[in-house]
Amino acid sequence: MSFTPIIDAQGFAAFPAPAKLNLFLHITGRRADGYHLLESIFQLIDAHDTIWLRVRQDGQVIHHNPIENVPAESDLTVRAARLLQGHTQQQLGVDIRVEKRLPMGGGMGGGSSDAATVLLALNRLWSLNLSRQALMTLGLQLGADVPFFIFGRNALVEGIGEIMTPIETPVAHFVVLHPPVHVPTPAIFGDPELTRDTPSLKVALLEGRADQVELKNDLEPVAVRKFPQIAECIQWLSQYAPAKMTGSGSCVFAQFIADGAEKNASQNRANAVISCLPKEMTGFVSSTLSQHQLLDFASD
Ligand SMILES: C[C@@](CO)(OP(=O)(O)O)[C@H](O)COP(=O)(O)OP(=O)(O)OC[C@H]1O[C@@H](n2ccc(N)nc2=O)[C@H](O)[C@@H]1O
Ligand SMILES: Nc1ncnc2c1ncn2[C@@H]1O[C@H](COP(=O)(O)OP(=O)(O)O)[C@@H](O)[C@H]1O
Repeated sequence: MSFTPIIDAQGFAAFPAPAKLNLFLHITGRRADGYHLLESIFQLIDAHDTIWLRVRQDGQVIHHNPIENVPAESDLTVRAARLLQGHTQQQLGVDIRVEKRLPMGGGMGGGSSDAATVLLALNRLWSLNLSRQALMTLGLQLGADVPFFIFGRNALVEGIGEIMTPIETPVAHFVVLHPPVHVPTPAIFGDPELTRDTPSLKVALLEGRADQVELKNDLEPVAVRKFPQIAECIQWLSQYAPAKMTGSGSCVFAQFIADGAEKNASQNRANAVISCLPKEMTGFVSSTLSQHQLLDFASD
């Protein structure tokens, strides 16, 4: 069923921008331009920002509540709206409000997802009818993770984030911890000690042999060395379940897979873990999404 937004008293419509977790992230090589080739499972989760949009007749794109330290002009929501406007010579504009909940610079793709949601929602609100592929190509100009959110399904991701194969992932709950550090992505990718030659596991994964291979985050050893707070969170969470970093950090997570026989078991286990969280740590529980809520806002 198609997503129907809530509309507030000022006429803004609310659209979700879900986060992702990298269930693993391997660096398999490096391109001539220095960008790294990845292999990763991107998992959509129900933790989300909310993007409030209201169509304007005068063509302006106005951000009503810029995030601290992110000027409106560089906010990915504004950049996404302007990019789409320019690409389609659209005369309409949009008012934007961002209800930010996702940790920024957390490796959960919040900014990229905000941008993807603007592209998908405006595709509908401006009656553009652009294809998913066209929106993904535009989105890649804004960031490597944007195409994934427009793709809208859990996926095995390759290239620098633009090659996607949909993949079935188990229903699960996650405990996500947010260490109080901002990890600079370029410094992690540029570190001389980063492993850049992990062999491809694509065949094993697509044949359903994930349990026979080691799934890690190659960026984690570098990030942990630079930021001991990440190591502390991994160590604490590892008491309960295997814990891993997502993306280039800083957030870390543990996965609790739902057991068909025991309803609510994965949620109960995740809730039990988060209830033990020391007061100096920040974290939350989130669950898998099977697909993006706005999946049908672009045609295949
Ligand atoms: C590694 C991922 C996985 O999701 O991390 P998170 O951003 O989610 O943490 C992303 O692909 C990150 O994408 P994104 O955060 O958009 O990175 P960008 O701003 O495009 O790149 C920042 C810098 O990191 C390096 N970089 C980034 C991506 C990549 N595949 N290879 C790279 O070498 C480049 O030096 C680039 O200039
Ligand atoms: N709408 C937005 N939400 C979050 N970050 C944004 C946004 N627009 C621009 N940015 C910039 O993008 C950076 C990375 O954001 P984010 O997507 O939250 O992290 P990550 O890529 O680690 O998941 C932020 O530090 C911020 O400077």
